[in-house]
Amino acid sequence: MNVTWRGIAEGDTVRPAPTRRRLRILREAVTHGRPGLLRSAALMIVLVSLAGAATSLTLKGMVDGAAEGAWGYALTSAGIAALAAGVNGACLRVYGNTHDSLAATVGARINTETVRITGDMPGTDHLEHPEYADQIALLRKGGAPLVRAAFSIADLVSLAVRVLIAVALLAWVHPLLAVAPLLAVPSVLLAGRAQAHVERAALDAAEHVRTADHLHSLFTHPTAAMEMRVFDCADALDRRADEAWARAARIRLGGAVRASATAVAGWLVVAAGYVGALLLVVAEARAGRATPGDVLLVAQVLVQLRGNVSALATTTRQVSAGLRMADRYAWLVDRAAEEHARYSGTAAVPDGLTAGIRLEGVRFSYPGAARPALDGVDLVLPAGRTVAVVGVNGAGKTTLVKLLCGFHRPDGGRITVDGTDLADLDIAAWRARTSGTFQNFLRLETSVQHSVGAGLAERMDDPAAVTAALRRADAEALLARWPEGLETALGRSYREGAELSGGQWQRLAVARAMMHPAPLLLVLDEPTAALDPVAEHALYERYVGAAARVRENGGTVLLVSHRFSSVRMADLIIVLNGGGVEDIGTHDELVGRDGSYALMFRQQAAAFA
Ligand SMILES: Nc1ncnc2c1ncn2[C@@H]1O[C@H](COP(=O)(O)OP(=O)(O)OP(=O)(O)O)[C@@H](O)[C@H]1O
Repeated sequence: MNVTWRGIAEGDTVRPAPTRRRLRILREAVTHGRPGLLRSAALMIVLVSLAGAATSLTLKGMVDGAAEGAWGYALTSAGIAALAAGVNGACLRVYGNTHDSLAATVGARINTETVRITGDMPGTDHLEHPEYADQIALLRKGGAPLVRAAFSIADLVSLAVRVLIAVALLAWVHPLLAVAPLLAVPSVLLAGRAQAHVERAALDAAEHVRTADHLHSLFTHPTAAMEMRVFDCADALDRRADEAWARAARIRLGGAVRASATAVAGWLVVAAGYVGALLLVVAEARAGRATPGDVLLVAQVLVQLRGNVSALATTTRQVSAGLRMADRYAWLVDRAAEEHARYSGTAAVPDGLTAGIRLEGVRFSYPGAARPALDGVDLVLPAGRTVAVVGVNGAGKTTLVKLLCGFHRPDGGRITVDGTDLADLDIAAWRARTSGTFQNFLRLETSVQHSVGAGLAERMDDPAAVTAALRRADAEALLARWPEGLETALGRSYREGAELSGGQWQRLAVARAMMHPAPLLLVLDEPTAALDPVAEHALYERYVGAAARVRENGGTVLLVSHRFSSVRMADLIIVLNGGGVEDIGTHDELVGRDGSYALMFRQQAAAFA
């Protein structure tokens, strides 16, 4: 199957799903909430239709009764009209409450579902796409439009009943009046078109909204607050955020203007029909062929009809917005299925490695990037060794790590694990045998027990396993500071949460990586970048020592670092440059060759001397 995330960057975005699928998504989303609520809403809206028709008829009876002096008839009609109006109001209230309650339930569920589908995808390609981020942001708020659409479909049925009753009443007064409702058709068709303009504009504006949101969020972020004050750049950033908002607002206004122009065209046709029908009934009354009650009836039915047509336009717009949300959901489900298909390998992962991990002509580009991040990489990570990867910023070190973990698939070439293509391995089984800490490590704000224990789900609640992992990461001393020990809550999410320094968070991240008893690949991507250099060398030795279990099993410990004093202890050092392998060897071999490694090593050694 093709790599479709790349397609998205080229404009392959949400397309209309087949009608049956759209309706199924809509039904499942809404009825999953509370099916009884939807049924009661449908009943309410039918009662509203009947009460509306009863009001029109009884008002005619009241006027005609009064004109003819039949006061009993007129009063009875007035009483029934008041009762019908009461029923109408009460049913509308119940209907509104039902809608709001369902929207809240379904909204929460769609949000959870969207996040879950996204999180379950084995790779991370999708997270590199702004287009994906835009669609997901819309989908997470998709519950309300889906519920509105479902209610609107029920409304459409009730509106159809109301329009039929109106047609019958109008035809009763004069057959020609029966065609008046037809003039509403263009308005309904154009309402769907108007909604499409609004949605297109929302999507086009999404990037600017994201920029503005990001910049404004910095104003309340404690880390950003420091730099913003030091650089006194708050005003400049605020201006940029305002410009982004203004651009988004201009795009949305353009969409609203186009939508309004489209809707007004439809309404002009409706207005012409309304005026024509009124002129006709007045002419009939003047000729003595219609009563004053008939004039009132037609005027009132036309007003109701106009309301119904307006409701029809709104309803159509809401149905089309809901169906587009269903399309978006279908798109996400399909993309997730494709993503799972790309990771459908079933080959077993060996218990231990003998040959190691080999890269053959591996090429990889990020979406939209001008040049590959890795290009024609050939190398072997021998079984049971510690391998270090060095290189200048942007050389491709982290990208190499991501490919080895299977977050992305190579665009060309292949990675083999003891001879089996990584793409053919069962990805869940491979993940179960990989562990690591990454450059942008996770600050998991929960208890220490769970923040560290998350490194191995089956031992997450095991205090002994977490304590051992903390020891391997040299993070045990942290525990002594917290009276509640492993139960200490971490981070600002908690009122009493312990706040940690960057280095302390990083030690916990390393401890999380050390939870795994025997990974085949242990990645330590700049595991000491946030730690003090004095402690660093000793820590490296400790981490690598703690990973002895990995090497015994034929696994590879992969260190990514800019610190050459630490790197030198690795069995093998890979020097990356510009996405390719520049050199490979032991520390002594590389220094002996006097290439860029030797130069970087000497420069750093002199700086720390
Ligand atoms: N998500 C991304 N989208 C687009 N390009 C990216 C992305 N991540 C990295 N790149 C680009 O890929 C190249 C390699 O990046 P990578 O992060 O692998 O380098 P690195 O050697 O780990 O750098 P550093 O030492 O700064 O961490 C760089 O040119 C970078 O700009």
